[in-house]
Amino acid sequence: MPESVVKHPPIVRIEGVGKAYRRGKQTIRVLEKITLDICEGDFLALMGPSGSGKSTLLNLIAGLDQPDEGRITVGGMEITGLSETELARWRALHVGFIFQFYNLIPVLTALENVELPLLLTGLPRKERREHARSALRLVNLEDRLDHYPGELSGGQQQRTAIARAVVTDPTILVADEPTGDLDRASADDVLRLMEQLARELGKTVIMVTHDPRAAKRAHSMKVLDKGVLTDAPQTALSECL
Ligand SMILES: Nc1ncnc2c1ncn2[C@@H]1O[C@H](COP(=O)(O)OP(=O)(O)OP(=O)(O)O)[C@@H](O)[C@H]1O
Repeated sequence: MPESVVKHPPIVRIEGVGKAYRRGKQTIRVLEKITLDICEGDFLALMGPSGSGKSTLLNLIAGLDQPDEGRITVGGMEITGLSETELARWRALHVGFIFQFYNLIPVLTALENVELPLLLTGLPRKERREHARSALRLVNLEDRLDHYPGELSGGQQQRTAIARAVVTDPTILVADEPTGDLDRASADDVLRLMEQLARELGKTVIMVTHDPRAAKRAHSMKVLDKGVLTDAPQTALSECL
């Protein structure tokens, strides 16, 4: 590698992360010493059989849950060990969520749904509206601002949800089965959009998916099997360019 190439620290660093769930006397180990770096601007697909721990890992990266062991650092900030309140504040600033079933609020228009995360930022209303409008323009929905979710197709609802996820300019975007409820054409639109967010705008997108077509669109892929990453060395940390 030429010396002039600058190496950046990874945007997400997962070191020796383990997680178990306890149900009565039973302990179910879900993640085993996961070590993984995710580079800024990557579009990563996390695949693996049902129950392999994909959503659990995604939720840990997104600060929705805490590991039992190991460390997770996102954008240079270690999130393991933060209190519930600190995590909630961190998530609002740094994580954009994209869910399988969109999770839009039915009584709010597309514009109001996208504006919602900005209410926590203290931006004046006019600027909030402008940001929400440009996020909807980014997902090609500028002609649907005043539509309610029930008046949008599944693909349009997911694109609205993507606009809501990017409107705060978060450090990472996390998507759990974002195409799981869409027909093939709408799924392709949504995947193209996420790929474009990574390639053109440098967003880091981490996507859990069962769909090989979705994974093919991503720029890199990791596979979990029974809580173990199978296609990456568990110890070697990669370098991000
Ligand atoms: N809150 C919980 N309490 C107890 N067990 C849980 C909890 N959440 C997940 N599990 C268990 O952890 C394991 C991994 O679940 P997880 O949802 O991470 O898998 P997944 O790979 O995302 O599966 P799928 O593809 O089916 O969504 C499963 O065996 C599940 O039953």
